Amino acid sequence: MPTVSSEELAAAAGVNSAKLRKDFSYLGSYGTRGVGYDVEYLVYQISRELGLTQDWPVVIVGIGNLGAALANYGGFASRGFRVAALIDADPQMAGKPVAGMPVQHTDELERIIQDNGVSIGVIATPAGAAQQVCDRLVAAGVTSILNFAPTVLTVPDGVDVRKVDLSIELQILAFHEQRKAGEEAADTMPAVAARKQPADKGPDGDVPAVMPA
Ligand SMILES: NC(=O)c1ccc[n+]([C@@H]2O[C@H](COP(=O)([O-])OP(=O)(O)OC[C@H]3O[C@@H](n4cnc5c(N)ncnc54)[C@H](O)[C@@H]3O)[C@@H](O)[C@H]2O)c1
Repeated sequence: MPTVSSEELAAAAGVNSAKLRKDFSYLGSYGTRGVGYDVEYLVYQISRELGLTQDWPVVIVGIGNLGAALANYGGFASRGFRVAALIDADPQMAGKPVAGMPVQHTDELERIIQDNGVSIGVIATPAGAAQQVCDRLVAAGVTSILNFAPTVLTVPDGVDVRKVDLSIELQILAFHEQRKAGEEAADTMPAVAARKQPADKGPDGDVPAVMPA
């Protein structure tokens, strides 16, 4: 039986081992002194708490470049997310196989959601169609939306929306790049370097507390 100690896990996660043991105790997981945690059982307990021990049928709406790439991504199944249907408004796409599944027309959306008991919908349509798709998904019973379209969705209470925007991630990296370049320039200019105060850093020592406008 492979085991792992709280010290090993704490070192790997970069946290304090006493805190880690306390957190695990909330899962009902208590290691054995001198032995540690049974790895397989711990993985099960964490998965159960994260809702990953059950199968989640997911629909993807908008099977263009992004929707097809998501449909082809093998990583969902291993985390318990089963792509139940691929849906697109383009009649030319209906019946065409993508990732081994026939694309279904949006006319079928409500039936597909109900037949498969789908509670999670992924939106990969153009921005202009996203709210209408979202409304239909919600009316059909979907209560969680993963939105890739660059638009803010309005949903009723009880519906969760997560937005994925890779350009924001790139903007964050660009911001850090710009700061790094600024710091390098300052290091090569003694007068600027002398003016550089530790207060340049935000409270977390990483980014300034207030982003430059
Ligand atoms: N969040 C990110 O980081 C990120 C990255 C890339 C693309 N995107 C966004 O993802 C979306 C899709 O991008 P893409 O490159 O795959 O576009 P695409 O044009 O290749 O595909 C869009 C698909 O949506 C379908 N569609 C249009 N209206 C629809 C409707 N009402 N119902 C169902 N299907 C509909 C179209 O027929 C098409 O197949 C765009 O909004 C794009 O801006 C986001």
